[in-house]
Amino acid sequence: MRLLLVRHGQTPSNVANLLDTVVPGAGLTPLGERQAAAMPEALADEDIEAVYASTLTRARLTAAPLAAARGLDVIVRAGIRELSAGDLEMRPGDSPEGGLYLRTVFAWAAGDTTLRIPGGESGEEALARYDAVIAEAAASGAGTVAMVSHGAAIRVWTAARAVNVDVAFAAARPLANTGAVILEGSPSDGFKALSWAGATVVPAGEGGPAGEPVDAAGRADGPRTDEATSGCCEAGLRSIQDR
Ligand SMILES: O=C(O)[C@@H](CO)OP(=O)(O)O
Repeated sequence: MRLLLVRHGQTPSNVANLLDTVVPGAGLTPLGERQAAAMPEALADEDIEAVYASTLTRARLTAAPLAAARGLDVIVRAGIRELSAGDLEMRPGDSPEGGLYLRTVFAWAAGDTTLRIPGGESGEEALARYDAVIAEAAASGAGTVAMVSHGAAIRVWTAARAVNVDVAFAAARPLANTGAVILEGSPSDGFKALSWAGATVVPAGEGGPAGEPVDAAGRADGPRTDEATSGCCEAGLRSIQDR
């Protein structure tokens, strides 16, 4: 299966840099609407057979134009919603609470899956629900599947499951609104990332809290280079291929 994990379009909470993870969540800004509308053209070369979205409004709105263009219904699944911020909900991404959120979720990708966001979910729970939707899509027999999901969820799941993406790589590389991570593989054979943010739709928006590099004090912090902080795609792709 070729798997396109796409972050939703820009929201007011992204602009305000807030941890917004509860359903239904924010809608799209005018820029986010344009990003969603640009998805069919941006992914024109992809032979997409199924379009999934999380239960959050911003993901459903972003998936709708792509699904409509392909004559598909959006398959809505809670399992690919954003990683729950729990008691940290709607806190600024650049606050201590935002740092705790990022350190915790990237620690999950590093294997500390029993850690729990205060008032939220554990890594075991979050990865299991995401895995279940991926498994459903793989079992459907679809060759190429697009899933509109969320910044932290996509980065953490990819770091945890793709054989060629480690935690430092994912933690150091924000995913802009409608940026995509493209993978191939299966639940039984494993997944390999083919590109990271190489399919960002223009105009790209600003990253939200999960799009920021983790705190330098965090154990999951990766090398912070110019290309990493600017979200440059080419160096990121080279790093994937080199592993
Ligand atoms: O802002 C973000 O980066 C995260 C957390 O709020 O979520 P989303 O990708 O859904 O915007």
